[in-house]
Amino acid sequence: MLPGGRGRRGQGCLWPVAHSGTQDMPTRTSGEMDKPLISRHLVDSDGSLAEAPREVPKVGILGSGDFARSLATRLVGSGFSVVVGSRNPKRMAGLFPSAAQVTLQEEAVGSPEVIFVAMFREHYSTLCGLSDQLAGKILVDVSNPTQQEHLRHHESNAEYLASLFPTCTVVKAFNVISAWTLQAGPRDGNRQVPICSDQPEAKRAVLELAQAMGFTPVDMGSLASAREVEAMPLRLLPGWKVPALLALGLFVFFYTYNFIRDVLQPYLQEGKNKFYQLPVSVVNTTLPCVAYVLLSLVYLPGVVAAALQLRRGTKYRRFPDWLDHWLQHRKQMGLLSFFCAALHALYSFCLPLRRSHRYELVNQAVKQVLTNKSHLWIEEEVWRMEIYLSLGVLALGTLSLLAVTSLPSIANSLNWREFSFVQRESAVLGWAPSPWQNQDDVSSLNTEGCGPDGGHQ
Ligand SMILES: NC(=O)C1=CN([C@@H]2O[C@H](COP(=O)(O)OP(=O)(O)OC[C@H]3O[C@@H](n4cnc5c(N)ncnc54)[C@H](OP(=O)(O)O)[C@@H]3O)[C@@H](O)[C@H]2O)C=CC1
Ligand SMILES: [Fe+3]
Repeated sequence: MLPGGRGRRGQGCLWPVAHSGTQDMPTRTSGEMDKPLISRHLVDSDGSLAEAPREVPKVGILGSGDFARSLATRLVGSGFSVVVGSRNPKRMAGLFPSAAQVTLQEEAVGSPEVIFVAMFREHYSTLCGLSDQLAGKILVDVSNPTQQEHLRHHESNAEYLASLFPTCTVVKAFNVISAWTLQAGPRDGNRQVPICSDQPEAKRAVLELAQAMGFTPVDMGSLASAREVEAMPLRLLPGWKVPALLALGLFVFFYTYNFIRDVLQPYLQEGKNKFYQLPVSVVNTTLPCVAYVLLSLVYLPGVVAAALQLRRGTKYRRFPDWLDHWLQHRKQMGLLSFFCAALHALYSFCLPLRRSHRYELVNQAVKQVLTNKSHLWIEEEVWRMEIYLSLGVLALGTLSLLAVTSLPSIANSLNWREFSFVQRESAVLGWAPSPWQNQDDVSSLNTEGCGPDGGHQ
């Protein structure tokens, strides 16, 4: 049972709160089985509220490195009693919170049911001498392999640990959380903790432990998923690779096109040297092209999906993989489109700051003087620029609204109707699906066979 929590092992507590261990748990009748255990200890026979006897749940940690220290700090802060097993407890004790007990490995593993192995894979075998004391305990593998180790070993670190300690239950968890996040608390950094194990009760114990520490546990199934869980921290922004490469490709294409059109052609045909435009002007002309194409690629798959459904005459069939992937990358493409549009706005602000611009203004003024023109004002040009700028600002504002509401923390605070209202009305694209929504929602749209416009309303 978590401190003050509601966890149960099968029909009993996972963590000892109101009684010590599962052995001396009171026997419960079948009727009592459905009631949460905690209520039995908080309500006296006469119905009055009683102070439940509290025993702080004990958690063990093997290893005294960075991760062990942060974990101990977090566990103590979450109300657990912590015992740390080190090869050199005297030297390491000062680095741990005073509430944590730092002792020798063999002494540390005696009482806790759940023991974190905060060590590297290559040192797991040094624990084999503790096999007897560890028998029947839950070992939590927190390790992260390096890229090379991940490729070298066919079995995950967690499976390797399980093979060394067949009498223990191994649970893979917390490897995606850095020591820093553990110490700072889950309000910063990632909250999700993927957890997997072959033993459902052991997994539940660690799920509840993660929850008590303020994290969001994610059940990843059996220990066979440990390899996938261990690969997670090795991936670099997986959902962004394709959209980023696409944006880069578009940028290179449009930059080359604008270079040929605005710089190379005037140079070859008229001998004008406009190469100074390469760093600012050509980039500024390129950015909105990329932004527009990316934005249209955000909305296009919705149209394609609708057309496909019309042709098939049903919405209860999976989309082809290429369309599914495209649909799932819409949010990233939309955000990259916003990024390019924002950069375009910034570059546009910088245009009048350039020295070349000042020279051009002065040159124009001189020409005016020479032709004896005192007042230059072309009404149509003035209006065109005013409207052009105003529409540009409005478009960027709308795009920002779409981008901001697509951020998970904001999107989660809106209900589906509010979210789709903001997305659709801002986009002014009528029935187009909400392309900025979370990837999970998009996949479920597809697998549930809902149309691009349906499913959530
Ligand atoms: N640091 C981080 O942010 C994260 C780390 N992890 C994982 O946590 C585990 C520990 O990482 P971290 O704390 O950073 O590593 P450290 O090098 O800081 O600590 C490793 C600890 O292992 C213990 N150990 C036990 N046996 C041996 C041995 N034979 N040789 C050397 N050390 C031994 C040592 O403790 P003692 O001397 O007291 O026995 C040592 O302090 C790793 O598997 C890592 O992948 C996972 C996520 C994030
Ligand atoms: Fe523009």
